[in-house]
Amino acid sequence: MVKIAPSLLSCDFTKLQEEVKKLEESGVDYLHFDVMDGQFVPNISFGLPILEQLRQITHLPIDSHLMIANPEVFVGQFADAGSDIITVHLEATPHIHRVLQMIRQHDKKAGVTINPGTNVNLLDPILSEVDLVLVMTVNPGFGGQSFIEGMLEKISYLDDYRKANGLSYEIEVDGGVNAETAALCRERGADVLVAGSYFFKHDDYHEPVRRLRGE
Ligand SMILES: O=C(CO)[C@@H](O)[C@H](O)COP(=O)(O)O
Ligand SMILES: [Co+2]
Repeated sequence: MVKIAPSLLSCDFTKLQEEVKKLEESGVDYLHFDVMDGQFVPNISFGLPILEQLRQITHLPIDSHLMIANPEVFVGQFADAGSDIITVHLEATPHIHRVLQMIRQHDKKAGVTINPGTNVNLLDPILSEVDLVLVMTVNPGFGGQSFIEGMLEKISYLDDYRKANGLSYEIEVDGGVNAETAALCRERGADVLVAGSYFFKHDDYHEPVRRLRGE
């Protein structure tokens, strides 16, 4: 069954503790935590102090998506603050292999992601080093954008590649995911679906969980 990772970017931060409780009760699998630095992406979101507090109020795995330049400077702090999975952008560092090693040295799951304009083949040399590959289906920086269908072939490529090479990384999809686009992602082999604006427009979070899983 596909895993569901709501993007907290779209939740109501004035009621964070209530939101987290509702998410736990609805059966979501990960909490997706979008970190934006105003440099790698043209927006600023939240960072370490919020992550530390989030860690204190949930046992759900925290899936940190670092949209920050030079992530090697910060991955240690994001590990210590309570992330379970740390995903970095290939485009954000000249040292992607080293950053992934650093994440694993902190006993965290290492993820890599690419912008829509980046060729998926560029990931080949590091696919044996990752626990998760995140396919961006919007340009990172904002919630509420439309799903770019041309990215679906990256999911198929990554699914074929792991089967052909005996690898077991998870394939996660992020950006513009709703009930319809979720079905397209599941067909291509996606394992984890991130959803922000679609998810949080519902009052009862059981509903988007069911719909995104195609139940
Ligand atoms: O990383 C990002 C955006 O950069 C995402 O995680 C979004 O927050 C997803 O939001 P929706 O596209 O589902 O509204
Ligand atoms: Co994200």
